[in-house]
Parts: sequence; structure tokens; C-alpha cells
Amino acid sequence: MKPSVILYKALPDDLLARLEHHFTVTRVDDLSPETVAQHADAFASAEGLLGSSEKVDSALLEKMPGLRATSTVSVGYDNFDVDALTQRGILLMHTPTVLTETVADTMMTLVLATARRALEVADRVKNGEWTGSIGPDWFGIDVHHKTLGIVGMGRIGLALAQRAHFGFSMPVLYNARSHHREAEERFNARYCDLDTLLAESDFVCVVLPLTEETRHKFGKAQFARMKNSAIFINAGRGPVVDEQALIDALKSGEIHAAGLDVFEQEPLPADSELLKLPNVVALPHIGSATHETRYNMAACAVDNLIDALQGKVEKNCVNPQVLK
Ligand SMILES: NC(=O)c1ccc[n+]([C@@H]2O[C@H](COP(=O)([O-])OP(=O)(O)OC[C@H]3O[C@@H](n4cnc5c(N)ncnc54)[C@H](O)[C@@H]3O)[C@@H](O)[C@H]2O)c1
Ligand SMILES: O=C(O)[C@H](O)CO
Repeated sequence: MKPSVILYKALPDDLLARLEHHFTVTRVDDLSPETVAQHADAFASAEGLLGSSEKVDSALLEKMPGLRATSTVSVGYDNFDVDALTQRGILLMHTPTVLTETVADTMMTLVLATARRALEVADRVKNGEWTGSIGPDWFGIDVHHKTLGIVGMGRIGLALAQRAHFGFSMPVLYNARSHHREAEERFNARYCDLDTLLAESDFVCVVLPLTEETRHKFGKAQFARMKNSAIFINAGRGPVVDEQALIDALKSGEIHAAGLDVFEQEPLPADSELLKLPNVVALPHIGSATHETRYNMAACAVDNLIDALQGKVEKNCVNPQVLK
């Protein structure tokens, strides 16, 4: 008999067929208590779980006593209680690498869009305001040769450093828990403490995971250390930033602009003050959202679940200690 799995995300037809070749699949809309109650038998007997963007905590695991592996269609896994999974011997698989270049492109998009005010002036054109030669009130600021600071020098940080160094001749600063030799050797990136990075960077680019250590790492004090001309970019996780402190810093002129792909609350509420500020570019968490990359992430997650339930895990595992 095939193992049973719960699928809580839509998959392309060929990937669903691949999953169904290996498993008996129960498709659900979400992991809410109502959905779990409605499909209680399927949850109770499932050995695998595949999807994204839903909380997987002890309360859910209580309802899934047969669970052996979870597979998320994302690299970030802050919505999983990793300790609870590990204690129960359940593998957590994720999708690093396949999305790295696409997310770095998104971050560069935010750098360019905020510096050149691309969305703001394009809206003015659409509103019929381009009626003569444009003046300084339409101008942006240069990106090339400015200093770009990266907080979170992992896979995506490294791909951003590559773009900044080779594409835009930007000096790259970075802050990390340890030196990143490849970033230093290939992209001439300079390690510095966070306060120095904040004080010297023209663009402060954050691509940190959300952990207890990084929650609200950027608040009033950090924005105060940045240049008044600095542009703040966040594509890691929203709660890494104290959003009210960011709004205050943007309104008071403490910093110049912000480009954001992630928010404390997602979807960003339509009445958020961020949306009233002309110097904010807000994207709907599209870091990895291209057709190619979202397909590759889903394929990776399907293969990860097959590997995990067949005992063939060699990569993409968050808690490999479960295997020992
Ligand atoms: N906006 C999006 O759509 C999107 C897409 C992909 C990833 N992400 C986010 O980006 C994060 C990073 O992805 P990645 O593939 O580069 O991961 P990664 O693990 O390769 O890189 C994360 C880096 O952050 C560093 N780090 C962690 N805590 C730190 C701290 N307190 N101080 C300094 N550095 C610290 C780690 O050492 C690591 O080098 C993910 O965890 C996810 O939350 C967002
Ligand atoms: O972590 C990730 O992979 C992205 O944020 C998409 O959810």
C-alpha cells in the first residue's frame, strides 16, 4: 500500500501526478483546525505533509501521529516548530538554492525602483502629469558605485553581492556571524559590525531568516544610525523589522526610502501607513514568484518528500539529526 500524504498547496498537473505515483494524496485547502477536523482520518494516518505558508505546530502534530516527513515549498521555515518536529523524529525538508538567483533579482529590483523612484514617476506619467521637460522633483539617486550593505550573507546575500559588485560597481559591506570567504574573495565584500554597516551603507539590504535572535533586529536605534540618504530593503521576513519604527524613520526623514517584499502582517493591510508614503515600494512577497522558479520550488518539494519517505535524504533537510 502507498503511504498517505496531505497536500495543502496546489501543484502543477505533472507534479501532482508524480506525487500521486508514490503516495495516496489527500488535497486540503489549509491546515486550519476546521480542515483538520473535517479530514481527521486522513490527517491521523498521513506519513507526509507538503505545502507552504501555514503554521505547523505541536497542536497540529498531535493530530498526525503517523507523520514522518514534512516538505515546505519555501526556503524559509519559521512557520514550523522545528524542535517539536525533531523531538517526534519528523523530518523537515525545504527548497534552498532553486530560488536564490530569483530572490536576488527581486532585491535588485527594489534597490533600483526605490532609488530611481520608478513606480512613483510612472504613476505620474499615467496620471497625465508629464506635460513638459521634467525637473528635479522627478529625479532619483544613482545606484552604481554606491555602497551596498548586506545583512544575512547566506545564499541570497551572496547572489545579491555578485549583482552589486559586477553589475553596478558597488562596494559591498556585510554583517554576519562569521566571515564569508567566498563573498570576500569573489566580490570584494568587506565584513563589518552592524553599526558600521548601518552608518556607511547607501543601501541596507536585509535577507535574514526569522528567528528569536533576528525578530525586531531593526528598530528605532538602527534606523537612527543610518544615513538620512539611506535606502532600506527587506526581503527576508517582515518581523525582522519593527514596522512602526520604520514608518517613523521614513516620515521623519531619518532615512530616505524603503523597498519591502515582506511585512509584519501579510497580506499587508490596505490601510497600512506604509502605503501612504511615496518613498515606499511595497511588493506582495514576490521574492521567488516567477513561473520558472515557483515550478522548480514545487518540483524540489515533491522530490524532497519522496526522498524523505523513502529514506534517501542527502540534501535540503533542516533537521538531519532525525536521521541518526
Ligand atoms: N522574500 C521572499 O520571497 C524570500 C524568498 C526566499 C527567502 N526569503 C528569506 O530569506 C532568508 C534567507 O534565505 P537564504 O537562502 O539566503 O538562507 P541562508 O541560510 O543561506 O542565509 C541566511 C544567512 O543569515 C545568517 N544569519 C542568521 N541569523 C543571523 C543573525 N542573527 N545575524 C547575522 N546573520 C544571521 C545565516 O548565518 C546565513 O548566512 C530565508 O530564511 C527566508 O526567510 C525570502
Ligand atoms: O522562504 C521562501 O522561500 C519565500 O519567502 C517564499 O515563501
